[in-house]
Amino acid sequence: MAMEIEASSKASGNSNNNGGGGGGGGVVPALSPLSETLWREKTDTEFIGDVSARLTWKDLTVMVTIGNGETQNVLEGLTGYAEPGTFTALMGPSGSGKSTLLDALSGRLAANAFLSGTILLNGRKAKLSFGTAAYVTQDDNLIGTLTVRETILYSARLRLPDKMARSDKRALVDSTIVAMGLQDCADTVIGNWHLRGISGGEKRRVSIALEILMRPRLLFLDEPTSGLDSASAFFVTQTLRALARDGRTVIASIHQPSSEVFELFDRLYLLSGGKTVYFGQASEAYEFFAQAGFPCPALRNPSDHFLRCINSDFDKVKSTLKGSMKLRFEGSDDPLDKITTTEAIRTLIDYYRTSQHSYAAIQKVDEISKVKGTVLDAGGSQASFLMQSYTLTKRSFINMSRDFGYYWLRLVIYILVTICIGTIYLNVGTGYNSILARGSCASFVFGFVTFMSIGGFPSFVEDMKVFQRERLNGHYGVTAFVISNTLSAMPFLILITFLSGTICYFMVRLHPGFWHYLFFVLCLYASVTVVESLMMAIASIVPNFLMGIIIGAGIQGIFMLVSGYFRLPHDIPKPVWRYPMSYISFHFWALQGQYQNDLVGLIFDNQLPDLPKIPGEYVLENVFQIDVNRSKWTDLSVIFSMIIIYRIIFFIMIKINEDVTPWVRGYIARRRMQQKSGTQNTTIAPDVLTQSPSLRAYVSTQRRNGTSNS
Ligand SMILES: Nc1ncnc2c1ncn2[C@@H]1O[C@H](COP(=O)(O)OP(=O)(O)OP(=O)(O)O)[C@@H](O)[C@H]1O
Repeated sequence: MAMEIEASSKASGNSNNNGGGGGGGGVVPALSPLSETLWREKTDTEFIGDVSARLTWKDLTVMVTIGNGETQNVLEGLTGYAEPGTFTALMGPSGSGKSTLLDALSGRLAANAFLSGTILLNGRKAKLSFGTAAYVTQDDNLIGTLTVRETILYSARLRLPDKMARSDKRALVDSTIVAMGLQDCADTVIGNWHLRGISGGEKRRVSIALEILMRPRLLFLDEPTSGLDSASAFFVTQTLRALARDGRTVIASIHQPSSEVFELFDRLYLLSGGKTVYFGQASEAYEFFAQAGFPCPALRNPSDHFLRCINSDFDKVKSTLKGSMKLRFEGSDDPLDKITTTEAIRTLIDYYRTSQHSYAAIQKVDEISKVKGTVLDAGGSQASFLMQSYTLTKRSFINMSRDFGYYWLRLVIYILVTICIGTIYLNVGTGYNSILARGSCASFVFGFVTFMSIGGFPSFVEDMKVFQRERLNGHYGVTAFVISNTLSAMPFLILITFLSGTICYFMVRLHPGFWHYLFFVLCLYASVTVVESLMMAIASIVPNFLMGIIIGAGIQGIFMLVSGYFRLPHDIPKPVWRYPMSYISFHFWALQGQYQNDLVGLIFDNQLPDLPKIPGEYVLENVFQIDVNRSKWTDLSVIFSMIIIYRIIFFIMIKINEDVTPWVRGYIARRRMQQKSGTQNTTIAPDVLTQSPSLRAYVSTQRRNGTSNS
């Protein structure tokens, strides 16, 4: 199957004919006309010779620091290469270092990991930072409410150049859908907790489709077949092989392949305990094991046999066996049952080191390294900032409108709760008792009703997961995300707060007049948006929905306490609680504003009919201790500025997580290591690679946190 697909003949015609960039207009070897246009737009580089990705790694060692400066070699002296047109499979038992090797090759090592050795892309030390090569992670972080076609289309709009015609983008998306065999489910939604969607295998293929959209020359995949049934795994692997056949370099870690899947591998890299057990043609591995003294028994799947030979956990299993089970092992003809797996691994590693396969690999690595080719930056985005922000806003708006749990459910609950408030405080009036009733009503609305907005946190955490994946692959920046999230949520928040605010205002009969009404609903809108922004800031620090909700609830509980209702403003203890806490609390500003909005100009009955009436201004100053010299509109603008402040905090926290945290972790790890060894360490941080946040570290944190709410 020819996998390099053109958007349309028009697009290819354009690109091919006027490809008069640096390369002199000729067709670049191994690049289709469409890819060439994309690259030329982006890189502004001279295309010299072949631009396919030839990746080599020599004496690659990765050391990690654990705990108090102890170090551990996760990979040791690995040498290998990956060529265009081939599909290289990394195999090995759990913990053998497959993902670490992928991370090292793609420049995504964790901050506490140090690398030595040489990694060259087309003979050059490539700076593989955000999105240079496409990387498909184990987790499918997709937006559940979008269809397959929409998912890929939005991704295309986020990354393809603005200049490219919409029809061309659409055609490119369609061709990618065909390439990944997703035609049958193209218009089916991905699925989430309440929407039945596509299967696990299809989700995997969508994740891969998103990464091949920009036609990368180099593709890394971390366990693309895990969790799939044998048919889906076969289909995914076959697609990867077809992508490779089209001139791409594909490297994937594969867990436990079936024999059909194994047959699709071109090269096999077998790892055990971070060392090479075998690197060579996948088809020759069978013979290699036989020559090393571990022939594959009849009726055993070769890949199972290889993994059986190099998985030292089998020793632990064997030692737990008793009685007849143990006898059965000892009586068998399999050489593996006679010796421990640890011994087998040692034999295989030694055998490989002196084998023809190892010499051939070293020779080939030297040969490839000498050829200097063009290094193309594969991932990233070529769309303008405006286009990214517009596309993200639209995508996010569609997601919010289709996900019942995002805002619709909240709208229903808000209306129900405000009807309850309305009936309890119905026509509150201006009697003596209504003074306190108005106070408690405002306190409840701006305390509890706004508090309910933390219910949107789980949906937001899901959004964050998609953001992290796209961000790490260089699809767009943090600013575009913050802007889009703010804009897309705005209509929903306006709808919720204006509807429920109106119900409450008219049922309770708060201070009559359009401006009083407007102030009340605007204040409610601003307060709910502050809660959303606060929760966003929390999500950037704690991406776990349960912990996030608990922390958010705790913070709001404290804010409520110092709002000036539960304890009057002048009575709040001054250190800490009054200054600064009450001024940080948005509840405080909301109540200050709303009390003025409601009471100024009203005249209340006194306790006894013959006593003089009480003016609202008197109540404000002497009962609620409100600062009447400050305009209620000033109070409102403070709440609006809090929205901006929290969004800025959110932005800064993401930046800190991306840039500062890995640097600090790396620094601490290095210091500890130096203190432990007492000398300058010989293993150096990579100068060939930029240490960028590890996708795997992110994914595993997500998994550990169990953030999914689906
Ligand atoms: N940044 C790190 N800090 C500490 N230990 C690490 C780090 N990265 C990897 N390791 C350790 O290195 C070993 C290899 O991990 P790696 O995830 O690469 O293995 P794997 O073969 O991909 O395993 P699996 O198939 O289970 O995903 C593991 O024991 C892991 O705990």
